[in-house]
Amino acid sequence: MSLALSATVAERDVAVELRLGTGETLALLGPNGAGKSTVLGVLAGLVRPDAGRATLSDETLFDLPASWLPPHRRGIALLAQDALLFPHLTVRRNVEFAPRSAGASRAEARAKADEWLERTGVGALADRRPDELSGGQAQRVAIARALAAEPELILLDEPLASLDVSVAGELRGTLAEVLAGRTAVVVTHDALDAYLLADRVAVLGGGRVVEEGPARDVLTQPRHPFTAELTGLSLLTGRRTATGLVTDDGLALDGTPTAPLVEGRPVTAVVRPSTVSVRVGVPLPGEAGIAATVTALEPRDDLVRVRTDRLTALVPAAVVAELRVAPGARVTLTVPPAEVRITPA
Ligand SMILES: Nc1ncnc2c1ncn2[C@@H]1O[C@H](COP(=O)(O)OP(=O)(O)OP(=O)(O)O)[C@@H](O)[C@H]1O
Repeated sequence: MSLALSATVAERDVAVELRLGTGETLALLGPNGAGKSTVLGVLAGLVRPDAGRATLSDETLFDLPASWLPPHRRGIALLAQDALLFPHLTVRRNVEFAPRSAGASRAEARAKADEWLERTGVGALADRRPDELSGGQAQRVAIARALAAEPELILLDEPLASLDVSVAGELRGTLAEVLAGRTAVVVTHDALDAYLLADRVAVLGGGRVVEEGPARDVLTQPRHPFTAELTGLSLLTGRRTATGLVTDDGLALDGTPTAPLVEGRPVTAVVRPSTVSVRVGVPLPGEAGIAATVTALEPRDDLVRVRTDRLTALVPAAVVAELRVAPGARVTLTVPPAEVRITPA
């Protein structure tokens, strides 16, 4: 389902144009107040623009002032930051709700609900009520409910924002699986989400699209300062090994693949700087650390971005002061294998 949107919401100073191909996922990035939620609201039919037009495949969602499809007739599912499950219904009934509303029989709706609960990893929780679920489990159920409606377009508003890091990491993997091949728009503040979930990235600033393109290009060669700030991700390229990857110049790093990848295949490791720790000196014999040389120190509030010829680390300023690292210093970097995401190159 290809999507084309052009909309102006004058009161919020938002004026955007976006396009998305069939089966593609678009990540919408941008600082607070940039207009991301407004764009989702316009697509979902919850915010009426002053002017504009949107089409989803050959369906016109709106063409103002003449036409405006109400939310329930758009074939669009919106997944909010909080799961917003019906509290009085079991998990299974929550998920059955969408196919039932679309006219499916009870048996069909149940089969569909069970299938989606399995795919999102919460099949065993079908008979529980929402208040018996953790935040991550509830969000999985919400994803199952959104997808059981078989939407032509799925909108996700910071789906991982309210979860703690380890739960968010697991759910990110599930989302990557279920969004593959689906037309989706994901609002996120997190470059890693954009990198792992999206085919394309649009960066919003002040209600306008300031940068747009294939995710890899936008994230690795950012042109707008906000994108650069946001995407301080470190990337290493190399070949898949049994436990991680090895770079062309022989650095071996353990990591976690985002999908099964055969050994020897060209891969990229994506590392978030906040997960990298730094110590002065070269690795000790048998130590799994990475030998690196500091190339720059960039203070940011009470943190310092320690750039090296290998990975970038984001560490508290007090730690840098204690380590007394300076450009040219030889350091050892360590990063937990779970934080080294290995993706196809
Ligand atoms: N209900 C509303 N009525 C009027 N103005 C609004 C409303 N909601 C948001 N705005 C304004 O519209 C602009 C865009 O806000 P929006 O919520 O779309 O940004 P966002 O990028 O989603 O931000 P955040 O990351 O903080 O959620 C902001 O100037 C905001 O103050």
